[in-house]
Amino acid sequence: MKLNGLFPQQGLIVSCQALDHEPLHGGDTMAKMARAAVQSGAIGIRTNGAADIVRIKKEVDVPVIGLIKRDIPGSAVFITPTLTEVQAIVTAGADIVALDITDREGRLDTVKPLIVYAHERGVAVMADISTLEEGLAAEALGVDFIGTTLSGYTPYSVQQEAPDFELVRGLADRVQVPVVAEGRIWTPEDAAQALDSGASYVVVGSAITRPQLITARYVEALKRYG
Ligand SMILES: CC(=O)N[C@H](C=O)[C@@H](O)[C@H](O)[C@H](O)COP(=O)(O)O
Repeated sequence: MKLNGLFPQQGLIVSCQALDHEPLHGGDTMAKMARAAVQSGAIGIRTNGAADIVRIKKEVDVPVIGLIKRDIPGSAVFITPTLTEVQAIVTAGADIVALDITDREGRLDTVKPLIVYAHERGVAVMADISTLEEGLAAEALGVDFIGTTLSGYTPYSVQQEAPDFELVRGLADRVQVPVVAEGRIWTPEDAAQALDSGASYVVVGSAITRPQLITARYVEALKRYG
């Protein structure tokens, strides 16, 4: 099994994110989510924004994967798009920087300095990719983790409601760095299947930390009774 010293065992990483339009945004809500997750056995936390990275680092004693989502007009890349966000994530104290390493807008040719910046400061890098080819390119660029985060979120990747276990399997067969299964993992059984498919770690977000999406699934299931 491929492991990274930051996470010496396989396990669950909980994504605690609430963007500014989401009901749980702000204050110490995500830090409390993180505390609850770690209390029950999460081995790591993934979070968005410098403020939540700082709060969560104070709140829990597990590695934190930090990202900053930013919309840049005319660009589809939104997870840690530029060096400015990498700098802010490193300054906030994240252990791992997560960033988009997709084959869009010439990114595969321009992202290397972002990786180097993090590494020079002792911070690991997680590549958020959407296809096997992007995963192979990310490994060649020297990242420490490869996550399936963006499968289904680029127009050319597999579009499905289920997690992309096939991508997990393909990556696990081909790359030497740990594979992180992430995206649309809604049940404990999905999470176990992700590890069975060869992932070293599994990130679960919405199913644990976005009550508005959890509620919507229940409401949808009960619709015919309304
Ligand atoms: C595509 C995108 O923007 N993904 C973001 C990446 O950090 C988050 O909004 C997701 O919640 C995270 O990837 C976890 O996935 P899920 O919430 O499906 O368990």
